[in-house]
Amino acid sequence: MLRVEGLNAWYGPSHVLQGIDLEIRRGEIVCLIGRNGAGKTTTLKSIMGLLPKTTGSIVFEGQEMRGRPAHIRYGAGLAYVPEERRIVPGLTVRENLSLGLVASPLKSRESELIERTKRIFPRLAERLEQTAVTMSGGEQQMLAIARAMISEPKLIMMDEPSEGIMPVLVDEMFELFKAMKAEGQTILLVEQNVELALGIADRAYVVDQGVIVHEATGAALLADAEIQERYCSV
Ligand SMILES: Nc1ncnc2c1ncn2[C@@H]1O[C@H](COP(=O)(O)OP(=O)(O)OP(=O)(O)O)[C@@H](O)[C@H]1O
Repeated sequence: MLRVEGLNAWYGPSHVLQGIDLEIRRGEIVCLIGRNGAGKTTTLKSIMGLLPKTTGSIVFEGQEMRGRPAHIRYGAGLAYVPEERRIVPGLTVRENLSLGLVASPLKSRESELIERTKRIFPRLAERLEQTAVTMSGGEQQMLAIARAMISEPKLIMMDEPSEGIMPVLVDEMFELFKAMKAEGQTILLVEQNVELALGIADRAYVVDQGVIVHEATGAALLADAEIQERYCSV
């Protein structure tokens, strides 16, 4: 579904990604792990088209995306949930979900898509008319994910979704990712919560100083204390 080759990215003069290679197959959960500052967020932003300067190749569903604006990539089926959830606090859950369909060709299917969202995200189903700001951080994060999911992206990329969320909701969120996968959703996940992430990942890549230094199945990496110690300890 996605093949990234030789991806380089810069912030001004700072050369952050130095040749990232990775691949995601349909239906997989793939996890990117690595220390703070390794380049995980930059990788997601580069794939989504949010950085001004990148080189290399990002082929998604057979189409070269590099150099194309973010809205074209979105239209092709890429979605990105940033670490800072950008939900609209003063709107209800339902209104926030509707925002995910603004300018989407799927707008005419809104009620059907909201029903589907309610099935996948039961916690939101109970709160559709609640103002987003009155929900817990974890519920707001689920809303941000649901809003990205409502437009039926082929690949959803999530940056540290469990950050700052109470443990019971983190567990629920990881159950949610499994349910999304069971529905056929392909997921690229950046997570500091390495054990939980590797527990659900089909495969994982370790990023260090802007390059991929290791690739393995989630289970193999989970059992590899040495790699985890070397590249993931803070
Ligand atoms: N807007 C920016 N301007 C300049 N440098 C940046 C910017 N954003 C990130 N960087 C730098 O790019 C490098 C990679 O950052 P990135 O956010 O991709 O890392 P990360 O692996 O996602 O880490 P974290 O877990 O801390 O978010 C870091 O050295 C960081 O300081």
